[in-house]
Amino acid sequence: MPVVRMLRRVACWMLQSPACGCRAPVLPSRFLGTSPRQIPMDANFHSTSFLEADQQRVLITGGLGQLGVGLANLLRKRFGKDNVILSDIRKPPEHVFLSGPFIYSDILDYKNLREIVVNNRITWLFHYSALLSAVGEANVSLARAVNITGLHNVLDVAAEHGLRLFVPSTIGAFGPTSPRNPTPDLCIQRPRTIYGVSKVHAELMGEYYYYRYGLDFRCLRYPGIISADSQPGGGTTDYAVQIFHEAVKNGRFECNLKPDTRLPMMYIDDCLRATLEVMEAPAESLSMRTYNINAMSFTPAELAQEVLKHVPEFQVTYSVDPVRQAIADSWPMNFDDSNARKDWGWKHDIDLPELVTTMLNFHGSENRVAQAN
Ligand SMILES: NC(=O)C1=CN([C@@H]2O[C@H](COP(=O)(O)OP(=O)(O)OC[C@H]3O[C@@H](n4cnc5c(N)ncnc54)[C@H](O)[C@@H]3O)[C@@H](O)[C@H]2O)C=CC1
Ligand SMILES: CC(=O)[C@H](N)C(=O)O
Repeated sequence: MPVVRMLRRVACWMLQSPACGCRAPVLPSRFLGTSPRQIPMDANFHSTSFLEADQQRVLITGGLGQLGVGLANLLRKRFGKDNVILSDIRKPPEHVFLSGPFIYSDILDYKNLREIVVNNRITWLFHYSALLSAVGEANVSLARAVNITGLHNVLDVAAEHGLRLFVPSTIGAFGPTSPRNPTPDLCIQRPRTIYGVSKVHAELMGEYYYYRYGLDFRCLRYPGIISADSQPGGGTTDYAVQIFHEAVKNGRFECNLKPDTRLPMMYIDDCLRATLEVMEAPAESLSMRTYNINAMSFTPAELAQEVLKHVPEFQVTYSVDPVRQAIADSWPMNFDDSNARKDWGWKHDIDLPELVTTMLNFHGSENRVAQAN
């Protein structure tokens, strides 16, 4: 076919696709390279039997942070302990090391990543490595490398080996010019942190690889995640985890955001369940490849008020961190996740009152054990 005619046809296909619709790759596969680094896609992926295809082999990158160990626990219940490999560049604590396969993986090392995927016959990859919003501002060049170059490596490996790839995005992918109350899936995204910029880049690159190479890319924009048995990694929403620990241990908490700073939040169990649900959703149910998910929205003052119902002597003071405050003031206050609810049946379980009782019960019993020892 003459080049001009072929280009005209390609342009037509691209224009036909709806702005957010992602039902099928836009370009017919005969026009496409098999992978961005021109390495043939893993042939075995196409010839796996039904049983094998159902038995996923999972890799989690950046798995020793706030969310990765919980995700591994959930996925190991679903796919079996030995089929879920946690990886990170840090040394795992003993209980994590003993709980299932762990491997060193630096996502900046492309060959190492490829070796792990090949040697372990990985089929699903959850890419959790990142520098979060506050630490990212403190170390922009590292955040740029980990969050952007690392993502490129992961996308290429996933495309080459036919993996299903999950990359989390965040409320931080929006900025001061986005509608903030509520923030829909599709709107202006001009974040002003390196973290946010890298996450918008991840959303767009993942969707581009979906259209261009047929990569099965799935992405959820998480709100601030609150967990009891893991520490946050240097974000703007960290206060909502630390407050519980301090309430039980000291009866007081110094908050680094203003009392009226409203942000979307979610309990970790809901977040991880959503992650597994979107990965298991039939492709035809996904009208988009990047979805907002939400559970609740509150301010530090509202959270403190709820804690006070259980810890009557609890005192909160405010010492505002200008970097975190500026970030929070540019982020969504309420998150519109109606598309996730409509397309693949997303539904959160935990609202603010249950969140507070769950967190206080965990820290209360942990404290009692510590005092008894
Ligand atoms: N925790 C939250 O509230 C939210 C998290 N997310 C996203 O979820 C994902 C997981 O978040 P968290 O567990 O909270 O993050 P975290 O900051 O607690 O953990 C990130 C992990 O990445 C690892 N890492 C850093 N450089 C690496 C490298 N070169 N190679 C491999 N690993 C490396 C770190 O050692 C760390 O264990 C991130 O992508 C984050 O952006 C999104 C929204 C909210
Ligand atoms: C909401 C996030 O992405 C993270 N917790 C952060 O505050 O940076």
